Amino acid sequence: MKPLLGEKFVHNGEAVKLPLDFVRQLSLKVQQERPESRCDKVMDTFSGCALCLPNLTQLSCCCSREHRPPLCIEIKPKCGFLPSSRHVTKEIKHKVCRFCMHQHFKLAHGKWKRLSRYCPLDLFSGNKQRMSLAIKHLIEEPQNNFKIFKGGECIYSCKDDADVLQDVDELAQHLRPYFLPSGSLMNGHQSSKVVLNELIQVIVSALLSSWDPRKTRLSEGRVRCEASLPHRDLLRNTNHCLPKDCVLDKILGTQMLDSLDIEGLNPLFKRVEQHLHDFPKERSSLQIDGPYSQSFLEKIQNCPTEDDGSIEYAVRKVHQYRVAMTAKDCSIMITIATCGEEDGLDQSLEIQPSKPHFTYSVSILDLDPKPYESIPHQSRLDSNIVNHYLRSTLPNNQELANQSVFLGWDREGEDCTLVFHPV
Ligand SMILES: O=P(O)(O)O[C@@H]1[C@@H](OP(=O)(O)O)[C@H](OP(=O)(O)O)[C@H](O)[C@H](OP(=O)(O)O)[C@H]1OP(=O)(O)O
Ligand SMILES: Nc1ncnc2c1ncn2[C@@H]1O[C@H](COP(=O)(O)OP(=O)(O)OP(=O)(O)O)[C@@H](O)[C@H]1O
Repeated sequence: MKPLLGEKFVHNGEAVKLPLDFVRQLSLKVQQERPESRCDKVMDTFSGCALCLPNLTQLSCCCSREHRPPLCIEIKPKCGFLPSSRHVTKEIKHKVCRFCMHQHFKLAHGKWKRLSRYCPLDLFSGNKQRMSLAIKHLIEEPQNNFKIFKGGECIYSCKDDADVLQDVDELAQHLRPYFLPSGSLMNGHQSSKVVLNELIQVIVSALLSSWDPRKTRLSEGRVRCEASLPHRDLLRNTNHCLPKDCVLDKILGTQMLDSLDIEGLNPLFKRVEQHLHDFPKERSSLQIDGPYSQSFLEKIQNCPTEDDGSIEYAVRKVHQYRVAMTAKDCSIMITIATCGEEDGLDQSLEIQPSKPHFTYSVSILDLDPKPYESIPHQSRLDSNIVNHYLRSTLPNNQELANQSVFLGWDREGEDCTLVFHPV
């Protein structure tokens, strides 16, 4: 992922050996702490290996003279574009982004109690107003997309009890020393607003920071999500660009390796499946389960645009899709600390000249390879999400009505009621 996402954002980590007994005890401890919805996840307790990473909630060279603990903002941005693939069969996928559709599905299946108004297309838009709104919506309803750490301690995230709303005033209290001068008389609601606004500006600046003066122009058809309504004015007459090589640009570019959409990928996956059935020994030479080496990277980077019917083409597209999935599920860690002007830092964010400077680092984490075997699940999930969205938000929906007289919903996570629609 490092050549795709950028040297500066990805940490190699170090593979370390751990005693099996230690891993078993750790696994038991972690399991007790998991929220209910994540209890199906298990730690690998047999390999005896782990990846040792720097603690990204801390800055490696924290030069703060004021001894304020560093702040770290974690964002799981999810997929930042609308598919333009000709293989997409449901028009709605060209209009409403996957995250916004998925929200309705998650609500219906009890993953969350409230809809998030966050839209990844706003965050990835490069437009500061849209980005600010996206972050405001993340603060409002963090779900598993937003966390804040202070001095390594998580001070803001989705509450265990999903019924409880987040306490933004409490968050503002934590942030006040970073964003309001110590003698400020402002208090109450007004100061919370100011402080959160400053935080949002810092996050936007960090997400857009790049040493490269060039811009990546975003294709118009891919940056507007109809579910994210308040921005019609913001969309008008706006060119959508991201600074080249900023963290969002790198993540979006990697996500867009999924050029066919799961609907276009499915037949290619089946081609690979058939081939592996006929020639099982080729699994290793085709690098279905890695290794994720230079030759794997080359397969991803040099993939022909047209399908020549070959197994090589199909495998390359499957590899690209899996890498894109990793980029659609990764998290960004923005770690910031205050510092005086005299500290002479490499990367310092200037929000307003009168305000303290911040030094910061931006990293990307959770880059596990997504298994080849998860592709059929992705395909079912995609159609469940879209069908659910059409059913729940658009009554008497024409798109569903046009499809068939009845629809039998997929059994995985969906009910199996036969729904009759007028033709
Ligand atoms: O499919 P999605 O979009 O729901 O993403 C899954 C995530 O759900 P989210 O939508 O972010 O709440 C899901 O997040 P949670 O564990 O629910 O917080 C996982 O990250 C999952 O990855 P993996 O299967 O554990 O490797 C993610 O699955 P992959 O699709 O990335 O395999
Ligand atoms: N290097 C790091 N520094 C600081 N915090 C980290 C680091 N790595 C992970 N975290 C924190 O731990 C959380 C879980 O990490 P990650 O998503 O990589 O685990 P996971 O493999 O998905 O866990 P699971 O076993 O539940 O699947 C992250 O969301 C982040 O808050």
